[in-house]
Amino acid sequence: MIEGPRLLVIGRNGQVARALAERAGERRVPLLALGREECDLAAFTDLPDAADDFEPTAIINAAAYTAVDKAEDEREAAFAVNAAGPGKLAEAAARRGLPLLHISTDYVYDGAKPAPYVESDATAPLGVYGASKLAGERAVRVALPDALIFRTAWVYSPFGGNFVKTMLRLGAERDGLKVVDDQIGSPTSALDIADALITVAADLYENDLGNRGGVYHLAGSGETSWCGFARTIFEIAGARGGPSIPIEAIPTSDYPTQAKRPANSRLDCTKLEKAFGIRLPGWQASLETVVTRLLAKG
Ligand SMILES: NC(=O)C1=CN([C@@H]2O[C@H](COP(=O)(O)OP(=O)(O)OC[C@H]3O[C@@H](n4cnc5c(N)ncnc54)[C@H](OP(=O)(O)O)[C@@H]3O)[C@@H](O)[C@H]2O)C=CC1
Ligand SMILES: Cc1cn([C@H]2C[C@H](O)[C@@H](COP(=O)(O)OP(=O)(O)O[C@H]3O[C@@H](C)C(=O)[C@@H](O)[C@H]3O)O2)c(=O)[nH]c1=O
Ligand SMILES: [Mg+2]
Repeated sequence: MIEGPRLLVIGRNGQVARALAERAGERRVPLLALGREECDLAAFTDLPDAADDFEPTAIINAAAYTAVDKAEDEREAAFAVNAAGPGKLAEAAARRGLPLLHISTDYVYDGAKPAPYVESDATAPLGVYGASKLAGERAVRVALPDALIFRTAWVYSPFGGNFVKTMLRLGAERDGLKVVDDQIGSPTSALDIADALITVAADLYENDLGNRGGVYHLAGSGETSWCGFARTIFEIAGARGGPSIPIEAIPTSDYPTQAKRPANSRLDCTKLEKAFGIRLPGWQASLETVVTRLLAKG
């Protein structure tokens, strides 16, 4: 067997799961992804035998209930997948002595801080999705105090559903769009998340975790608003023969949604850089890669 990290991924069709499969393939890192049929987080008791047969060196949880508005009406489902399931998964990892890399969100914060968030800032989720993800962080840490929890934000990719794909679709259908300009954050490519998580798993294979367990921010470098994000998507798309439509900046009050979202989602990622030497690229550079791929797919 080739020496090196071997990744067991919970989730198979989601953005981060598919990005992990692609990047691990390119980096020649063996990876086994478990879909909902083999591993339903909402009814988790233990990992299937296939997971143990694979002999992973680390587990990555890339599955979650991510429908932010729907979660307001489906509190139980959101908590089952995002909180109870990850807690049970962390117990399974602890029984096997395996590191767990778990993904969380900027929506654990209320967004009232007038500066980028650091990991030690107080959490205060505005909605059910954020509350369920925060409960998941806690359940994971109770079962496995050394777990690594990565709070990311505004995830997009060539895969699954995301804001970039929504904008390109609407751009082909409409003459213009209104997008909120008073929610700011850091768009993050799932491909960059995947690369970072694989690098962390490789680090843990080579080196002791030491005192590096805990919560980390993992988001694209730089910041923008959803409106700025949308405008940049269409600048890139337009320059490559794709759709380009004008975006009108609006306040959140003009775009009512079921769940409240944080006005400030900026995440200071210094802690990750110090502990693991990882810093994600500027969000515009990664966005170009993804928009270019999406336009090529048609
Ligand atoms: N998307 C975003 O903007 C952000 C995401 N995050 C976090 O990043 C992580 C990855 O998100 P992302 O890849 O975007 O999510 P996606 O919504 O793209 O994918 C989520 C995956 O979870 C799977 N899933 C849902 N319910 C269950 C279940 N009961 N058992 C097993 N699998 C299940 C889904 O399976 P199926 O395909 O069968 O439905 C899907 O493949 C999550 O932890 C999320 O909370 C954090 C910040 C921003
Ligand atoms: C489609 C659209 C959205 N918006 C606004 C609504 C919202 O405030 C913002 C983004 O829309 P979305 O539906 O993509 O937002 P949302 O699903 O809340 O995205 C979040 O998903 C979860 C899973 C996370 O963890 C977060 O980090 C974040 O990425 O843009 C407009 O203003 N105009 C539009 O035409
Ligand atoms: Mg969404």
